[in-house]
Amino acid sequence: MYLTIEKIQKSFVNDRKENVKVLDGINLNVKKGSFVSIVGPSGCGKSTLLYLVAGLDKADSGEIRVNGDLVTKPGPERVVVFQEAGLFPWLTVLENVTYGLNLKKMPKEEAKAKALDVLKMVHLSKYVNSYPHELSGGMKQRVSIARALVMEPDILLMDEPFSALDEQTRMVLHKELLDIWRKTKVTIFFITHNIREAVLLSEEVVVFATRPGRIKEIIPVPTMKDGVTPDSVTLNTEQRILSILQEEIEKVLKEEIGDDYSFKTDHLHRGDSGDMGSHI
Ligand SMILES: Nc1ncnc2c1ncn2[C@@H]1O[C@H](COP(=O)(O)OP(=O)(O)OP(=O)(O)O)[C@@H](O)[C@H]1O
Repeated sequence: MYLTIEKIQKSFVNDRKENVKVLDGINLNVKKGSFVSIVGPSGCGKSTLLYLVAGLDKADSGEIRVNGDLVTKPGPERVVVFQEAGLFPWLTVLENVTYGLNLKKMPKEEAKAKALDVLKMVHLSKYVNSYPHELSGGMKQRVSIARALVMEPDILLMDEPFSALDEQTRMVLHKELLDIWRKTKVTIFFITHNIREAVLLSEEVVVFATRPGRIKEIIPVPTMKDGVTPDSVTLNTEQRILSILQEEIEKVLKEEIGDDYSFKTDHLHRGDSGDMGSHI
């Protein structure tokens, strides 16, 4: 296994100074080159797990290894793409993408050539000299993906990268991300609120339970030999994930709404876009 997550426990201290267990015994193996999505109710610890894999935070106990090496801090082989593109507004697209390579002291011409290559991959060749404020949300997120890819990571950690985008842009970026994944063979660890997005993009969907966060089930996404998955198969997989999540969503609603809680999640339907809104 390439990315191994073993017996991870993580707690935080909340506003009332109470210790709250967020992740409770997470075990997960991710194969090199695979595309794995994590879905689960809001607050179940998805981002916390991603930050631990990124080395941006430390677990209370347990181990995360990449290719056998213990993760103790951020590293260039694990790059994060966040929901907000987070570009430097005073730098051009090209300068934003070469920024990390300059920090690594890569010769300027080599850095520029690499950046132009990845900008081509994300279809931004025409915008290399533009500034972030001149770009749409989808284009900014493409720059952010290019900025990650230029570091040639082994693992791309994506924390709801498309959730702030409109549906059409999101669909285009889905296709582009799949093309990039196939071309670069990078391992993708993808967090989303959108069940359909998880099913359309990934090979496996890890469904989290909440309070504390733990893995409830891992659902393999069926792929057809010709690469074209019929809508009925996608819908069935979505439905299966939704039914696993129902109990968890209900738990969150009960806690949030308290005594006023009176409806059941069989009234919950995913939207046409597959998004379950703020509860997952
Ligand atoms: N630095 C922190 N200090 C205290 N509590 C934190 C911290 N980071 C996260 N938490 C808490 O841990 C829990 C899990 O948060 P996390 O962001 O990992 O959940 P999530 O599943 O990604 O949620 P969402 O889907 O809403 O983004 C939440 O209750 C959150 O408030």
